[in-house]
Amino acid sequence: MNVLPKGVRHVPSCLDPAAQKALLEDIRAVVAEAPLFQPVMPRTGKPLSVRMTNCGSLGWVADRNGYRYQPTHPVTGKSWPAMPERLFSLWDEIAGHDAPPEACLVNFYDETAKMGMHQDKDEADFAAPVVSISLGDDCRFRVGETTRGGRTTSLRLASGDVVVLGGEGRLAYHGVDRIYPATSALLKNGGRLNLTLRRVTKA
Ligand SMILES: O=C(O)CCC(=O)C(=O)O
Ligand SMILES: [Fe+2]
Repeated sequence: MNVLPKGVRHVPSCLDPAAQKALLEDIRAVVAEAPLFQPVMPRTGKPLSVRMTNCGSLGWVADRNGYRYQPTHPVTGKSWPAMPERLFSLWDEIAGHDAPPEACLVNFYDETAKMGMHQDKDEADFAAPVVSISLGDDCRFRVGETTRGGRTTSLRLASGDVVVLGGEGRLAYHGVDRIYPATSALLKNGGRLNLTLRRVTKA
């Protein structure tokens, strides 16, 4: 059994298959309105390997000018689609935090995509946890301490799993080492979706 850093919680099979399907339908509608875009590293312009979009009042974007939250899609210029009700409900069940999430970042990983170790720290309020939901293919998720280069633990996340980074774990370094292709039939063409619910402003 892996020992997770303090404040990091893994809830396996938090969403049953029917709930995963329903959530996927919600996310399909989000993507239809707010297409996945290609984020790039600030300054270098190097593309990240994931593609992303958002729903909620604010969305996280990465472009040559930096990382930030903004109310509109960087390509269409339109407001992000509303956050689906079932994500507010999930937050209420899991987060243990009164104020509702403002942003849901949707990351899509194809079988070659990964995400380097980082902290989620573009939010003004670290009192609220980050709630992360996995749909589709399994991945190897790595989580460490709140300083770079500390001890890390890896865990395999499957479709329907939820990870919460809260309290002392709110600023834990984390990343996605790899996707395990064809481990889920939820997404017709394979790959993995990750949804991260975040409170951005101070309540
Ligand atoms: O895909 C994941 O499980 C993590 C995503 C993540 O860390 C992020 O978007 O900040
Ligand atoms: Fe993150």
